Amino acid sequence: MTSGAVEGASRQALLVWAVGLLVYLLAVFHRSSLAVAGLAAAERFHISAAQLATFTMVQLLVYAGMQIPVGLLVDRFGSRALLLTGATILTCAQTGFAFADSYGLALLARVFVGMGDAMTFICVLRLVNTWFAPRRIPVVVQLTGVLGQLGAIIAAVPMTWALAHLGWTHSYLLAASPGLVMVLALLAVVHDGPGVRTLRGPSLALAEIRHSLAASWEHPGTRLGFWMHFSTQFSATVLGMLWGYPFFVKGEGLTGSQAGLLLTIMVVAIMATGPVLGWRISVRPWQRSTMVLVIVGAIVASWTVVLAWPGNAPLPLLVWLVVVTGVGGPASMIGFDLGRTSNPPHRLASATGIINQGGFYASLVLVIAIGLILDWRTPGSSSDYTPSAFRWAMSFQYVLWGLGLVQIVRYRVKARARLRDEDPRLWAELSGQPSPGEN
Ligand SMILES: N[C@@H](Cc1c[nH]cn1)C(=O)NCC(=O)O
Repeated sequence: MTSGAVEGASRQALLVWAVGLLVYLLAVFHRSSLAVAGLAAAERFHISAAQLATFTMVQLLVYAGMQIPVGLLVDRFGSRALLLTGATILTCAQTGFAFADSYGLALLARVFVGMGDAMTFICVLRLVNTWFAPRRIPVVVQLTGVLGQLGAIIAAVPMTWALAHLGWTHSYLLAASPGLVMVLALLAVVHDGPGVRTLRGPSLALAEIRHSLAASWEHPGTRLGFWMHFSTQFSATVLGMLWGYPFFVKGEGLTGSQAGLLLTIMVVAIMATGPVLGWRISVRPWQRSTMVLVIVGAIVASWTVVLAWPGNAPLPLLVWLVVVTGVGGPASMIGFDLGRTSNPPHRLASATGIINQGGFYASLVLVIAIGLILDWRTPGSSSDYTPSAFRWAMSFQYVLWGLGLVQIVRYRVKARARLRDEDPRLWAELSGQPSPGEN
């Protein structure tokens, strides 16, 4: 338990968490606010589909690249300062996006959206770890992840309405405006810990940064968390952020509204399973990696049936696919629990930053690979992709799953051996085996 963590969830802890959660929800909203604006963006900036996809790639790249710097900054300056900075950057970036009248300016605004977004999630996890008792942390972390995804749903419906009725500038200005309220709420409510408004960590000398990062990365538990995050969430992220809609429409012959419904079902599956997984890992921490292996196995098996299906896969099978793929989102959060139990509190945010890169780098690689493979498998310069081209493109996921699964198995062995060496009693208690030396 972190010093000062409260036993049980006090009213203040819940209030701090609620504000942090709303800021994260707002970040997910901004992150996803382009998903329904593709046509409007193409018209406003006179851009091609590839240039449109660049918005998503840039955002993912900046988000992932910022994770380690942000993790270090949170350990140094605390969650409150970074959340305030993140919410301010997001608000300014969306305002800039509202007024952007060229592709270059719009791209620059998306860079800052990625930057502000990157400052949110790690801070909220850090607040959860400081304000809640350890036995509650896995469930509150899962709730944070799943409730935050509501931002993606909120982005879809009101943004579609706003773009149709208010036009580009007013829609994005409207989207930016809740940021001002959140900045005020953060100032009024969020304290870094019980009884401390701002918590400062040790200063950031280069040698210490290197040491702290090396210590986090060297721990097999952190690497296990990284590869868990890497393997579980990319499929759902890439379907939700970019390629899901075209895959279901052009690759599986569905109508636009059926494809939209499938993506909504995926978010519902994410939201329904998160708390269950959070509860499960809090009572069975030893089985965290087993749960991830089973979930990734189920995702691989479901994709294999869909991709091997002769012709278009039947709708119930596609519903099954999005449900199982969606479970990968909350399953990725198990990686953060490995980071928490493998690192001391002063390194927690940087370990979380390392782990949180996994799924987003995997998603970025997949977004790019799918685009390249679709172009390679489609004759001429047309973007009229065929079901066969989609089958090739989606099969790239096996490369990422293969790599991720091998690494999970490797680091699970190493992490268990490390615990056995460092804390034989805890190892015996968790694994149900006799302590080394006992017979
Ligand atoms: N795995 C996601 C969050 C999530 C939880 N349930 C479904 N998705 C994650 O890593 N989040 C980080 C972020 O910034 O969103």
